[in-house]
Amino acid sequence: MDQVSVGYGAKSVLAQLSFGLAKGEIGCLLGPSGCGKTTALRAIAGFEPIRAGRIHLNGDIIATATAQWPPQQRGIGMVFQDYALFPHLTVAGNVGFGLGALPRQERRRRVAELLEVVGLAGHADDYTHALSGGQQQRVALARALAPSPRLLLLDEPFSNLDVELRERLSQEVRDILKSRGITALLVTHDQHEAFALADKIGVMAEGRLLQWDSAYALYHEPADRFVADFVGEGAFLPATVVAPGELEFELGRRTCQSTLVCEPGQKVQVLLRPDDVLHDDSSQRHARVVKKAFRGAQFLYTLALPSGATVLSLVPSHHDHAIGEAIGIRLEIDHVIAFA
Ligand SMILES: Nc1ncnc2c1ncn2[C@@H]1O[C@H](COP(=O)(O)OP(=O)(O)OP(=O)(O)O)[C@@H](O)[C@H]1O
Repeated sequence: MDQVSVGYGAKSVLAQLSFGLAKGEIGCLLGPSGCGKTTALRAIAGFEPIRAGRIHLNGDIIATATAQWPPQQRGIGMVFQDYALFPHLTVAGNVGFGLGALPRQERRRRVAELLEVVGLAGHADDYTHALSGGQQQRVALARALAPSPRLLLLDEPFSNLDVELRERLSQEVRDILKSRGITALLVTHDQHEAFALADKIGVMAEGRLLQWDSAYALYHEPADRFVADFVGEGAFLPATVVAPGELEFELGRRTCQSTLVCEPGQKVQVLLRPDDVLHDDSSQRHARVVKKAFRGAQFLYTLALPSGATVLSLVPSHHDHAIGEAIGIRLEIDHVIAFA
């Protein structure tokens, strides 16, 4: 995607979106409802004209503001949130739907192979309404993969499934795509899904791509305050620049890792993730528990510092402290990220 803009009527929905996927890579557009994720997928698939920029696929320019390849020529497969299966066809009929050009034997072989890949080998003759949501989505995936697409697009593919199945299926789908070297782009507003599936994630807000990066970098090195807030949990503490690249805040003094230009005396906000703040009984620094959420192996504590500012801390759940109790804490971080 090279500086792609899309709009509806007078409204601009995507502004100069640029990102790329290498062959076999899985990307994800992540962002709140209405930010333009689906519109980006529709533009790539060829259902929405673009107003500026270019879309490249395997060396072809498939869309510009003046020339667009029709969807059926792009060689792009799609998987939708609502599965969109054909109810009057069996599982095998659905998967083989786009393979009409192949000889019958070859089509049969390919359908059987794909059903094996998605774990539905015994269901070829079932009608899709008799399948669970997770199984229906596997049929949709097999159908999209059948014509060997150059790119697979997945629009919130797991959002109709319960949380546990969603996590398992995202991992399974990643394994299937990786084993076949399929290049894919997913859209979701669920960061856990994005983390489980994607190599590269783009965080979007109001039609703009704020950062295109690995999950690790989005979490530890967010380029933008919105990205820092949207991805993972955390708290911001006021800080003062005390020397070039040196910040002082209520929990200590650290070097600043961000690209933010830090002039001495400048007031900034430091991002602290829950895993940056450790519970340590031997620490002289104390904070009061104001909220706690049980997460199984851990508690997520919200802790008030003496100033009243709060930070989050992930603590192994055998450290069960009461609300109001003061506990020792220590910062486990060498560099901090700061925002103006
Ligand atoms: N056909 C349309 N005509 C006019 N406006 C539209 C049309 N489709 C989408 N929009 C608007 O474009 C913006 C982006 O919509 P889009 O569906 O791409 O967002 P999204 O990030 O996929 O949201 P969600 O997560 O809720 O699906 C929204 O403000 C939406 O109202």
